Amino acid sequence: MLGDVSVCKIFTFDSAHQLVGHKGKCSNLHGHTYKLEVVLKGKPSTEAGHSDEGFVVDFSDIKAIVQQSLVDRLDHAFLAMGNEPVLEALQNSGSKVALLGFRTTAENMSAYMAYQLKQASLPLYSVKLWETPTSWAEVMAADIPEDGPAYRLHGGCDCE
Ligand SMILES: Nc1nc2c(c(=O)[nH]1)N=C([C@H](O)[C@H](O)COP(=O)(O)OP(=O)(O)OP(=O)(O)O)CN2
Ligand SMILES: [Zn+2]
Repeated sequence: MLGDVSVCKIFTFDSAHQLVGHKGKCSNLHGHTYKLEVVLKGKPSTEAGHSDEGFVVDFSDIKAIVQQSLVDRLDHAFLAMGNEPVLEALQNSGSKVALLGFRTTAENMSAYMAYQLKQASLPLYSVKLWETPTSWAEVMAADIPEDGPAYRLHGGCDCE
């Protein structure tokens, strides 16, 4: 009998953000092509003749859930904590904004994403978010508190 197997689906999305108070260049409004690696872990289905036989989770189902719960709202959006001077102008101009409420570091973003996917009842193992080709943050599902990650929140957010 086969034991646990890890499967991974990779996504990319383009977003802008600004780290207010950063000591360096990231205090400027700037963008990234983020790469998101979603790793699930479980036993492949043994249901003979079923569409999912031999799958931990069908890659196409992972894609649909991650697209709908994360990528669609983050792609080509301004990822906002809520304290960015440019935020009001973007909102008033009808630009796409994802008001997350927390500082949009790779660490916080990956924790947020891992929590959202865990809530979606996926057998999540980890989320790795590449912010640049040389920088990533990773959160293990087992390390997410039941009531979600703790951030320093700013204002309201549209993240629920
Ligand atoms: N621990 C963290 N440090 C930094 C974050 C972060 O989210 N977590 N974010 C930034 C900036 O937003 C931006 O991502 C700059 O990252 P950096 O790796 O410094 O980008 P470079 O373009 O300079 O990458 P190189 O490959 O070194 O050219 C800053 N820090
Ligand atoms: Zn950045």
